[in-house]
Amino acid sequence: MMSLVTFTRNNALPLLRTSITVRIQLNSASLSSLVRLEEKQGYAVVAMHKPPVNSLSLEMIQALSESLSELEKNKCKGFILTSACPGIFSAGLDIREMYQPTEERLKEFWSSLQTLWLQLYGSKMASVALINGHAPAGGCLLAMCCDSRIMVNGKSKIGLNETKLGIVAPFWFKDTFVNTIGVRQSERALQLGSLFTPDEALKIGLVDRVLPDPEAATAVAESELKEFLQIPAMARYLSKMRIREAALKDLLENREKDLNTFVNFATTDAVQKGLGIYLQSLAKKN
Ligand SMILES: CCCCC/C=C\C/C=C\CC/C=C/CC(=O)SCCNC(=O)CCNC(=O)[C@H](O)C(C)(C)COP(=O)(O)OP(=O)(O)OC[C@H]1O[C@@H](n2cnc3c(N)ncnc32)[C@H](O)[C@@H]1OP(=O)(O)O
Repeated sequence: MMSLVTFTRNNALPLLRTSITVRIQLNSASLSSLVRLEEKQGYAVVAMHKPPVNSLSLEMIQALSESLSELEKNKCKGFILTSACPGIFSAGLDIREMYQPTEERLKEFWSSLQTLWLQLYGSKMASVALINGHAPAGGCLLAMCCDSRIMVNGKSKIGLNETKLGIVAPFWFKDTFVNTIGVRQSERALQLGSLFTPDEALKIGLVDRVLPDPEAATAVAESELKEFLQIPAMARYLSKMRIREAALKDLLENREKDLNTFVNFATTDAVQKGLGIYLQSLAKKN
């Protein structure tokens, strides 16, 4: 059922030519709580809120996409992407979406993820990922799409760990990784499915700053975003595109092929068996 979700904002944001209320058309009533949009002085905060781990289900992916569209529509210049779930940035794609799926939903799921990546990686808005918890796989991908990454120190890890689940990072995950940390580090980390501590991530350039606590990280994320926002927007965006446009073009031109590859690969017996075992191992932990 379609529902109209209303985010109420205070009216103090000069860079957003916006009315007081932002209306977002979402697919289901449950989407309303998945992403929290907060208006700040000159930018927005986009906080994922899907307890316990911000897994990227179809609804979560669509809610993120809708939130970005809404910000773009309101001429927002920049945002901080973060999590409202303590200790977790995002656990990546919701594995249950890929395990024993219907073909129809699996296709919609993947196609929505493609859309979100194209939107986020190609965004005209400046963005900073405030990584306040674990960020494996799809969580790492979201962070890498931002222009800067600030991570809170602690036990959280970040990286593309797909091979540990018996799956393979799609070419556009790989391209994003290579554009962020370079070819050699990507080749090694992709094969090993490496998850990095904040300090290790800093060392290989997967994150830009590591801060001791969420408060310090928030302050740095804000000042980092403001630094990006001080650069003339068109020059900044076109410079970003110099690095990202080949990867974006590749997916744009091969969306259907990528969708079919994913569906065929994800539904093989071997992958389904591996995902089942992985889900069990997560459940056993508890
Ligand atoms: C032939 C060429 C092929 C070309 C390739 C083509 C296509 C590619 C095909 C496939 C690629 C698909 C890409 C996938 C990218 C991904 O994002 S996969 C997801 C990877 N994510 C993970 O591995 C993270 C798993 N989770 C954790 O490690 C931990 O949960 C955590 C994040 C570290 C948090 O730990 P914590 O102790 O706080 O929480 P719990 O572990 O107790 O979890 C709580 C609760 O949440 C459930 N859960 C956790 N993660 C997920 C998830 N990603 N999806 C769904 N559910 C998740 C967990 O099971 C618990 O549930 P409960 O027991 O019911 O409470």
